Amino acid sequence: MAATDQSHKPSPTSLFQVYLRLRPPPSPLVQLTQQSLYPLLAPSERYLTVEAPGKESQDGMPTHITIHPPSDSRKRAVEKFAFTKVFEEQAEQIDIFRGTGVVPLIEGVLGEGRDGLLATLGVTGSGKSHTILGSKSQRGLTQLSLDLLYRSLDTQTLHSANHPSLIASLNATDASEAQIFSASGFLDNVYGDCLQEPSRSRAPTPMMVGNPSRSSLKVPHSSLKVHHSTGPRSQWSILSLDAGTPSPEETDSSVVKEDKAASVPNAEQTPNHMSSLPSQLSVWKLPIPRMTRKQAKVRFGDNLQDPAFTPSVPKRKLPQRPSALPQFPDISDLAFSVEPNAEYAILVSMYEVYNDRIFDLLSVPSNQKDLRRRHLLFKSTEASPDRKVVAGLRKVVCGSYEEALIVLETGLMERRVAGTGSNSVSSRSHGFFCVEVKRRPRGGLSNSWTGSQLTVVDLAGSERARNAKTAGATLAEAGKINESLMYLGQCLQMQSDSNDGTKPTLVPFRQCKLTELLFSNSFPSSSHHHATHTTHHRNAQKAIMIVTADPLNEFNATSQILRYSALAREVTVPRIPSVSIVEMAFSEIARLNEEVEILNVKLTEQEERRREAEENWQKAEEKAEQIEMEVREECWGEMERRTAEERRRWMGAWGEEADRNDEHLDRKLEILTQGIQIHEDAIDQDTRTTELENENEALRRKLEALERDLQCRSPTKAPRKPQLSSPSKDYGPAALGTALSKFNGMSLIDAAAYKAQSPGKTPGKKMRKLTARKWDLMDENEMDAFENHY
Ligand SMILES: Nc1ncnc2c1ncn2[C@@H]1O[C@H](COP(=O)(O)OP(=O)(O)OP(=O)(O)O)[C@@H](O)[C@H]1O
Repeated sequence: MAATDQSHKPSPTSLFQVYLRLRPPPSPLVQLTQQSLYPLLAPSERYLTVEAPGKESQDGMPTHITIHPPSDSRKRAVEKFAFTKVFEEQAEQIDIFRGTGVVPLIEGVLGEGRDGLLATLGVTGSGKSHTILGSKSQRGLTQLSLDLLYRSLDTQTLHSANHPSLIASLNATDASEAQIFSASGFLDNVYGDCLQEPSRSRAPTPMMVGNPSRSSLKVPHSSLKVHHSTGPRSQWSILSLDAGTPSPEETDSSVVKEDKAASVPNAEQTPNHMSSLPSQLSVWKLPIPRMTRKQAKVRFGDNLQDPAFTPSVPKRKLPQRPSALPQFPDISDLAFSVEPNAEYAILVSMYEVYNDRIFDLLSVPSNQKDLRRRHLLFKSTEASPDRKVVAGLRKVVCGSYEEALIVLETGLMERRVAGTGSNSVSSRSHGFFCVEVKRRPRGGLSNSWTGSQLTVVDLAGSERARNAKTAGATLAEAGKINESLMYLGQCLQMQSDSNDGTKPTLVPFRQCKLTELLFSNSFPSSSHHHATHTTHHRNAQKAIMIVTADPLNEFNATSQILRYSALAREVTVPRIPSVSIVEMAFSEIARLNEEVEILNVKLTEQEERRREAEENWQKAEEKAEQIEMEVREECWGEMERRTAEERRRWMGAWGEEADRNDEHLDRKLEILTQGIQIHEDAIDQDTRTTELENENEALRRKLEALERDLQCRSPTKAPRKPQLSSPSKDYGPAALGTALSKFNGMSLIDAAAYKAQSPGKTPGKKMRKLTARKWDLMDENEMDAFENHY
């Protein structure tokens, strides 16, 4: 025999106390009706036996179990596992509550200021939710813990209705950037529509307590019971109609039908303990007086940004009323005494870890269709630099057990559950339910809060894809669940390894969100408060793990969970010295095979999606091409139309321009013609002048010849004075002067006309030129004669 570890008592370094709870087989009726979930196994197939209590056992409770691999299994090793205690199939909820360390855990939260963590771990369908949340007839550890807390605090619990500044005061000291609501504010916010305005609601509220005239349900007074009232300013109380289904005379039947319908949670989301119709009608107390803006600010905190803000009231189905929820087991004999000079506030918050992300379960989507939720961060905040918290959660101040229960039910309706081949209502996320107990001196400073927290965790179950018959998103969820549980297993394994004291505890808890949330507060820390300059020492949390197992469930999955969660393990049938390694290798191979299976399914899905995307892409491309062609054609047509228009416009303009040019040219030609005329006239004058000069010259020569001739004929005759011009003939200076003056007069007239036609030209120059030419034509004598003559 090779024993890996004989000790099973938690060492002082143990992070968890680990309890094992075996679930009973389903009743014959359930087995018959749900054979897919509970295949009937022969008694010989039971592979798990509980060892008789040994010397070391507490309360005479067993602490060891042995598992024998089924005959068809490849594994032959018989393994023995040790736990803090083992609860067998017949154990009731109350046994678990009293027998595990839950009660001391609550005592630590109330008295020592030590955080407590209670979690369940097991294969899907092994009874985790049953243990933590209870069933139709039995309360779970969560409800029992809440009951014990409120019983112990009793009248020292503060109600936000009686202390208007409570929310603001809690807000001021909250380190997690939370949105803190009063219970009534939160419930108005979530169910307001169902509660306030029956006429607008699909399911009319059966009775309006504050306004009987609007009620459509007649209820005899005797049948009403007030279950809870939060004082004179209360806006909430819960009434129940204990008369069962009202008689037709008393009830508007349509209203009853509607109310029942409204009470039935969504089948997919219904936790098993809420799956049946309520046998009684619930009536939620109304009316809710209109709030002043100040009151609303206190109640809704930072959500109140719009001045016209009225709480958004998406239509929500009412959860079961607290009085319709199970009241058993009874723990009225249990209560802790608390500090008498302190007053307490209890804040409830809920979140789930889904696909390794944290989602607030109390943050109801404002739009029912908008199911996308914002995930939250687990981080250190300004007010909590050395300790991580889930930042931005909604927290509800619950003044009573009933209020806390309604909030719990509301959060559970948000949690992801789905029907799988292994469990008809299987949790698809790890659910966290947190109860913060805040304490301050009675009548002391309003912001001097201290406190600790109880966290109850309902882990999602590990499952084999083959057994669970899941596909698509549910299969992917299973992959994430198994992965996070594998990391949790590694952390727990480290704990069991370190129990023998040979190895230091080094827990690799930062591998995923789940282990971070479970383990990061397992170690003591000191936080320094900047505002007060004080250092607050925080104790390490106390943690309890309840492992649930179904001895008739699949061997591999169950043995794997037991293997890593047990405080100690013995292998009793070694085949080879390294058998445990081989075993682990086999189980690892099995796990990897499973992952491969999951990945194959995912791959097929992705391929299918890619194919669809490609087809869509192809279609989109074709469509785009067609649109492009249409646009091109349209543009082309438009361009042609515009070009033609432009051409027309241009041709018109061109024609006009050509006309203008023609006209201009015509005018120029006209001017030119006139200029030529003048020029021609000028030429005629010149010619005439030349002719006259020639003629004058000829005459002069003729005269000279005649004079010579005369002198030769009578030499006694005194020579006659040369005559410049013959009086008979008008070739003398007088005639020339007349001709010139004529010519000048003509030139002046023409110059004036020319000036009128071409204003830029000066006729003076021409005249001077012409004058100069006249002078040029005369010799000195003629010039003298000309001057004497004038
Ligand atoms: N101890 C028990 N006594 C009676 N019924 C039980 C017990 N444990 C579990 N059951 C029943 O077995 C069924 C499955 O249990 P439960 O939903 O608690 O499993 P689970 O481990 O939470 O599964 P999952 O991980 O899929 O959420 C439920 O109908 C529950 O009532």
